[in-house]
Amino acid sequence: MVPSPIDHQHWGCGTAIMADISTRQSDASLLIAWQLKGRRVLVVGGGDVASGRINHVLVAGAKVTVVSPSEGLHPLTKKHIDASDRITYYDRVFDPKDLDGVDMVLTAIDDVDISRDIAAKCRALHIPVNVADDPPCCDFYFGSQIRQGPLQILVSTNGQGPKLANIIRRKIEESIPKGAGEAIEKVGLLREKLKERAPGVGGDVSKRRMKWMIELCTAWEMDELALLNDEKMERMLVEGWDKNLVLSPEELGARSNDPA
Ligand SMILES: C[C@@]1(CC(=O)O)C2=NC(=C\c3[nH]c(c(CCC(=O)O)c3CC(=O)O)Cc3[nH]c(c(CC(=O)O)c3CCC(=O)O)/C=C3\N/C(=C\2)[C@@H](CCC(=O)O)[C@]3(C)CC(=O)O)/[C@H]1CCC(=O)O
Ligand SMILES: NC(=O)c1ccc[n+]([C@@H]2O[C@H](COP(=O)([O-])OP(=O)(O)OC[C@H]3O[C@@H](n4cnc5c(N)ncnc54)[C@H](O)[C@@H]3O)[C@@H](O)[C@H]2O)c1
Repeated sequence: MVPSPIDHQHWGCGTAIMADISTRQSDASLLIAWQLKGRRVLVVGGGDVASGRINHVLVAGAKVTVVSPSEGLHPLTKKHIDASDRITYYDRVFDPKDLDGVDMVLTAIDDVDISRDIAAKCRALHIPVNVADDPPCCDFYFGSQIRQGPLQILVSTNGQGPKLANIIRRKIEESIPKGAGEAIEKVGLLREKLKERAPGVGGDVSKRRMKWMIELCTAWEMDELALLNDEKMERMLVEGWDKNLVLSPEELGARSNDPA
């Protein structure tokens, strides 16, 4: 058994620090992972920037409407339109009716006045909007992104230095532990299995689940977690969870240099 390196319940510990930061930095952005699955996103424009935006919202499961004259379509935008059944494409300029029933609007057009007019209409309708390169017209900014499986990292300089966001993102990318994306996937699966085995929300069962998961994630290296498979997870639950233990990677044959 791995002794617990964590002797205290530490969630909530940061509250005092966070309150202090929030009073000092009231112009910071709210950092959240917005759930867009099945939501309707309107992209106005079809150039290089629009193609990147389309990619980001498709990855997040959105239903996308692209409005842009075909003569200005970037090859990557065209490729997205041809390849995805979640894109509806209109070969024309923006029309205010395009905003009907939309959950989010992204504009990436080469006309500042029209962009600003679209942003004003979105605000009147309470639709969150991003106007590429026009911070005062943005309800949210894009950032420099890393995706490795379920791992998502977004570097934002809050509009101050987008190229620096790009440079910092590359440095972070180099420092991500080997197998992190896969480790997170495996931990996600194990957490699902654990919730099936010990169901319930809140109360003692939640506390016990959380404590066990924290001990496990702390005791195992990322590349060891990445080696978890169904059989090892089952043993982890039967020989570990059921007996109130966290098995070590050695006990489960999941050291980094062990065969999977
Ligand atoms: C991160 C990234 C994500 C993405 O767009 O996907 C992104 N810009 C990227 C690159 C980039 N953008 C610009 C340069 C040229 C160098 C320079 O000017 O510094 C480069 C570098 C390059 O091209 O290499 C020009 C620029 N961008 C904005 C302005 C307007 C202004 O500052 O007033 C101007 C000046 C226009 C002008 O001078 O006329 C504004 C925004 N750009 C943002 C995001 C939002 C804030 C993000 C943040 O900083 O936290 C925000 C506020 C709104 C938004 O667009 O959402 C992406 C890197 C992705 C990656 O590769 O990793
Ligand atoms: N945030 C960033 O990283 C970043 C980087 C470069 C450029 N930009 C900005 O993003 C904007 C778009 O850049 P781009 O390189 O993709 O431009 P682009 O000129 O390649 O593309 C503009 C697109 O908008 C379409 N368009 C123009 N008017 C329209 C209208 N009324 N309705 C619908 N579609 C319309 C054009 O047909 C074209 O497809 C520019 O304002 C640029 O300054 C942002």
